[in-house]
Amino acid sequence: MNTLQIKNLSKTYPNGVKALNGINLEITNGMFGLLGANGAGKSSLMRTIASLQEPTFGSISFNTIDVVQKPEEIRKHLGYLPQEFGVYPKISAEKLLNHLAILKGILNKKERKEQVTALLQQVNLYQHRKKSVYTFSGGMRQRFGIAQALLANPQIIIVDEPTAGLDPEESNRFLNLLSEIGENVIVILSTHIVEDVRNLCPKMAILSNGEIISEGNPTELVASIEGKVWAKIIPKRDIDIYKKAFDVISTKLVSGKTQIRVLSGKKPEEGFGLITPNLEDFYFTTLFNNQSKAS
Ligand SMILES: Nc1ncnc2c1ncn2[C@@H]1O[C@H](COP(=O)(O)OP(=O)(O)OP(=O)(O)O)[C@@H](O)[C@H]1O
Repeated sequence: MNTLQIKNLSKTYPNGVKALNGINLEITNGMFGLLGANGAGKSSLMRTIASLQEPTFGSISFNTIDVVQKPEEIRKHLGYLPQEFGVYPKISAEKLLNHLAILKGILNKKERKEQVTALLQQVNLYQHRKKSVYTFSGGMRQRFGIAQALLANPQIIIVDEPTAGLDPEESNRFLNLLSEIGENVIVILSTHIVEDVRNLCPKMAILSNGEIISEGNPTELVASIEGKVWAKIIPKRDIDIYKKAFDVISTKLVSGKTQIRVLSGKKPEEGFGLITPNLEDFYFTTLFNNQSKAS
């Protein structure tokens, strides 16, 4: 069993932005979902765990390795798929993966060839191996990204917003691949897509303004707001009135009509129906409670 232990982690950038503020987390094998809005600090946390930047304060250990003191040690065990891969050179997918395998330290030619072939097959790109990655679709690029992250059998894999920009089919295929991998290693999936976490992750945390504001098993977290979420279709112009009167956690269009969801221990007023909450309701409830606490 692998264990990643994060203690009191903070990161302030040179321009004064405090991106992480006292993060404590313990993550073991399996898929861990890190949910947060744009700017919450997800990439900052991923990059710090991946030893691409140093924290301002706090510690990270992976099994017995001190990640901050010995970044080269964690890199031997790490697979990382960043949000932006940057520019791809104009060489074939197979050659590029082979090159990345050398950089990862797989120096034996036969072993390297076997791994590159097996990974291209695993991510379903073997038939496209002679094509340049820059000609690939978004989904194919992400699958290539996972192949490179899996080189040298990593024990901890970090994927930062991997499904952004993918169509539903590509996204599905990518996430299935990820869940197959996630059984015997740590996989940290950072995303703002609640659905992805609900479908894949037995453990999750919500990050907001650089702080963990909730953590646990998605099903148990959702159960904690059971019986407290009410929905009503209202005229769009009345949204502000309802926001003043009730704890409105979300507003969305359902078949072209405005539906509000309200957090309440009892029926807020006539016309509200109790609904079975989902992870999105829990996410919005947590953000709502956190904002109310702050203001
Ligand atoms: N290198 C940097 N220098 C200065 N500020 C930064 C840097 N990287 C991120 N930030 C700031 O830190 C905060 C957290 O950003 P971060 O990219 O970690 O969030 P995120 O949750 O990954 O968001 P997104 O999904 O938009 O990438 C933001 O206010 C961002 O502007």
